[in-house]
Amino acid sequence: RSQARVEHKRLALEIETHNERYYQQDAPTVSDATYDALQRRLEAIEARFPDLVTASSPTQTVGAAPARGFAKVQHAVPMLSLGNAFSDAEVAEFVERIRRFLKLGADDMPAIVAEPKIDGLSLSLRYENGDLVRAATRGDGFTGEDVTANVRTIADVPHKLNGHNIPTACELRGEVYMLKEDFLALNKKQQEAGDTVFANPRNSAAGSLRQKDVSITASRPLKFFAYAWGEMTDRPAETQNDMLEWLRDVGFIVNPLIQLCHSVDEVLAFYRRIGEQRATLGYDIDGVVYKVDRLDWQERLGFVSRSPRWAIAHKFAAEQAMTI
Ligand SMILES: Cc1ccc2cc(C(N)=O)cc(O)c2n1
Repeated sequence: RSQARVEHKRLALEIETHNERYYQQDAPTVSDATYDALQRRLEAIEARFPDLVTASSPTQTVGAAPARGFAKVQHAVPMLSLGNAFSDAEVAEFVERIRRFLKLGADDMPAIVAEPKIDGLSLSLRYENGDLVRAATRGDGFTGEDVTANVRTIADVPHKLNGHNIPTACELRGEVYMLKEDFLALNKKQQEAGDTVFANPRNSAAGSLRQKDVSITASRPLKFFAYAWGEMTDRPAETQNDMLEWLRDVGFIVNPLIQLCHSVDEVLAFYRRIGEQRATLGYDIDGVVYKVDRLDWQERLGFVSRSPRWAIAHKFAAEQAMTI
C-alpha cells in the first residue's frame, strides 16, 4: 500500500511534467504510446487504492491549462477526451456495454461510424449565422486558447459555411495537422535558418498554430479534418454519418476513409485495413475512432467520468507509433 502510494506519486508527477511540456511547449518528452501506458498504470493503481485518488490526480483532469499569452475561451460544450481500447476484446466489450445500456437485443448491432484517428491537435470553430467568429484549441477540455487569427490562415477552414440549413450558432470540431512531407520540408527550412526543429508533425502543427505572429502561421502548411461538433442549434441531421455528410456540404474536408460499419467484424476489419494503409496515408494517425451512429443513442449513452460512453479510440501498438 505504501509502495503503491510512492509509485502513484511518481507516476502523477511524470504525467504532470509530460502534460506541461506537451500542452504548454508542444515538446513532449515521451511518445504518446508511453504516455498512454503511464495513464493506464496510474488508473490501475487508483482502481486498487481509490483513496489515493485526489482532485489533482492526472486521472481527474483532462489535458493541461491553456498556454499563457492567448486569450482564454470557454467551450460552450466541453471537448472531452476519448476512452481507449487496446485490443479486439476491449472493442467487443465497448459494443456490448452499449447494447446493454440501450437494452438492445443480443443480435441488435448499433451502426458504428469508424474513422482514422488523426494525430494532430483538436480545434473548435465557432460559427454564428454561418460566419467563423472564433477558433479555440482544446486546452484542458473546458477552457482553450483563442487562436482565431491564426486559424483564418488555414485554407481548409471555411470563413463562411455554404448555404445548407445553417444553424444560428454552432461549434464545429476537428483536427489541425500537417502532412509528413510538409513537416520534413519545414524542418529542413527551419534547420537551415537555425530555427526550431520539430520532433513530429503534431508538434509542428501545434507550434505553427500557436504563434503570436500570425504571418508565421500563414507561412506554415497547416491542414484540417472536421469530425465532430459541440454546441449546435437546430441540428441538421440525426446520425453521425449524415452529420459528416453535412460538414462536407457546408465546406469542410472530412476524412475520406470514414466508414459506416454494421458489425464488430466490420469494425475490426476497418481497424486492420487502416493499420495496413497507415504508412501510406501522408499524415500521422495513432488509431481509429468508433462512434455510435444514431445521435439519439449517443445522447442516451452520454459520458462516463470525462469520456463519452458512445465513442472510443482503438489505438495501434506502441512500436508502430513512430512518425516517418
Ligand atoms: C468526440 C471526439 C473526440 C475526439 C476525437 C478525435 C478524433 C481524431 N483525433 O481524429 C476524431 C474524432 O471523431 C473525435 N471525436
